[in-house]
Amino acid sequence: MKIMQAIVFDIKRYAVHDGPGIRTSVFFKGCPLRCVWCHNPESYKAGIESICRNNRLGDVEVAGQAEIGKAYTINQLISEIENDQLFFDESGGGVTFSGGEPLMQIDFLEAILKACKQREIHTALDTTAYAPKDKIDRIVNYVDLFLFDLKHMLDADHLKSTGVSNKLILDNLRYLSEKGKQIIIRFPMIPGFNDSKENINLMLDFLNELPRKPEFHILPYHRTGQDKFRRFGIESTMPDIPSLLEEDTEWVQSIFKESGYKVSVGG
Ligand SMILES: C[S@@+](CC[C@H](N)C(=O)[O-])C[C@H]1O[C@@H](n2cnc3c(N)ncnc32)[C@H](O)[C@@H]1O
Ligand code: SF4
Repeated sequence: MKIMQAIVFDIKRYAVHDGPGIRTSVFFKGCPLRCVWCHNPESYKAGIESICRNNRLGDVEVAGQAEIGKAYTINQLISEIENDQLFFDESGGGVTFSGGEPLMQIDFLEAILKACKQREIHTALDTTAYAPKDKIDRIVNYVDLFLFDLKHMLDADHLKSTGVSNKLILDNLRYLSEKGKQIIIRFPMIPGFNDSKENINLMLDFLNELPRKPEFHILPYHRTGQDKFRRFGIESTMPDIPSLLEEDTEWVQSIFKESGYKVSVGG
């Protein structure tokens, strides 16, 4: 029998912005979207990649080979996660599965979530939710918290800036809320793409209709992933505009706070 494996491109320990407490964040490789502002271009392709990587040594650019992604079995990944159990227990933390899009590796995701719940580890899923409902159904009972991205409410603009329609995403958001799941909405605020008053109001109207009020987190546009494009030899699509400051998001914060949302900035 073939042993199930996931392709993971990073594991970050002591994360504090990906859900409650101190967390271990596991980043799955592969994403069906191509957000122009994405800071994780190494997540795009599903398999392990061998790339020609450019490194700078002083003033000299040196080319070398590097691998993006590593295969993990369930046992290997669960033992990585269990190493941090003490931090989870003391801080009320747990594990966050992110990416890329973890739902792309649904068989493994379902199995690792089950393994975490058997060990009573708190689980969060950082997702685009761009997946058919049957995939959502397979994992929904093993996810304690959804970190759910809302990138654009207008379908044509969503398609233009991410490569996919938002219809499935919005349907899944409504579905999860109807199921009473705990949800944090993450709004990557990208100047010139989704920060119009119209989009903010549409987002508010949509969220107001949900049966369970989610928290609302604003992720201000940043360019920290910019150097990865050069290092991994991928053509950059990141907008050539300055990163946003927290104060630039204040007007959006006010709109949501006035409507009774718990709002935070930066995760
Ligand atoms: C890399 S993604 C992983 C989860 C999933 N792929 C998604 O986008 O929903 C983690 C978070 O970072 C956000 N993000 C990506 N690029 C960003 C950027 N340049 N500035 C601010 N937030 C960004 C995403 O919107 C998402 O909420
Ligand atoms: S969905 Fe997330 S990982 Fe995928 S391209 Fe968009 S920001 Fe990047």
